[in-house]
Amino acid sequence: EATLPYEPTRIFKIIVIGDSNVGKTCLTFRFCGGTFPGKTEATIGVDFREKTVEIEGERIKVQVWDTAGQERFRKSMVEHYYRNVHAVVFVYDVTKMSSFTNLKTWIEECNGHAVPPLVPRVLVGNKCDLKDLIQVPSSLALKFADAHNMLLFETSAKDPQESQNVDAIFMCLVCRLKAQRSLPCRDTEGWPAQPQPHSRRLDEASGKGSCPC
Ligand SMILES: Nc1nc2c(ncn2[C@@H]2O[C@H](COP(=O)(O)OP(=O)(O)OP(=O)(O)O)[C@@H](O)[C@H]2O)c(=O)[nH]1
Ligand SMILES: [Mg+2]
Repeated sequence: EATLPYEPTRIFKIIVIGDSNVGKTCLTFRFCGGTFPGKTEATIGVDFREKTVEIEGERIKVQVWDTAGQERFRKSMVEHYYRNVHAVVFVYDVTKMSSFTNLKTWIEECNGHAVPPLVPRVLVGNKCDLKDLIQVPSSLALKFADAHNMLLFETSAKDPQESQNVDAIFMCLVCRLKAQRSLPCRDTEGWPAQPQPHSRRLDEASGKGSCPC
């Protein structure tokens, strides 16, 4: 199928959700800008970042919604976050157990906004560079991810060596969305009807440049 020169670029809206301070802004910055921001302030409402990626000859605009973790900075925006969302990234901090146990609240909020089951979701444990401070064991996170049918990524927005792993989070979702949406007449039943991938952990050795799904 020939690509027309002026074919519009598709846009996928991906929201990043989780407690304040887990590193949502840093992760989205790493993916869209390629660097770790020196200093961040708590996000108010939402910050938009975007990156155009090319997959199998198609240019896709990934619109990342970096949402606020603090209740007071997000309450007026929540409806906007979930409207027409294509994929959801849930983030916790591997050095803070409460950010992991709160995931169930974030998942409930997402479910409460009627996000269709075909909308892919992934789980991200961030700040893995703080090796001596880890509170959330991988085994526990993996169990949780499995129970919720999500892939698990453990990564660091800070460590440059982990940047491919950060990219893999978003590229994995784009690959899934692209596959889902290229199947005609499957949009309403495609995702749940597909075989569900097993949750697994991506380490530095895997997922290089290719679709990790
Ligand atoms: N060591 C380490 N620190 C990180 C990492 N990611 C983020 N941080 C730090 O964690 C703090 C919070 O990061 P943010 O990205 O602003 O957190 P957030 O989730 O966007 O917070 P809200 O906007 O309030 O919801 C900052 O001091 C970051 O420098 C990481 O991978 N490793
Ligand atoms: Mg933020």
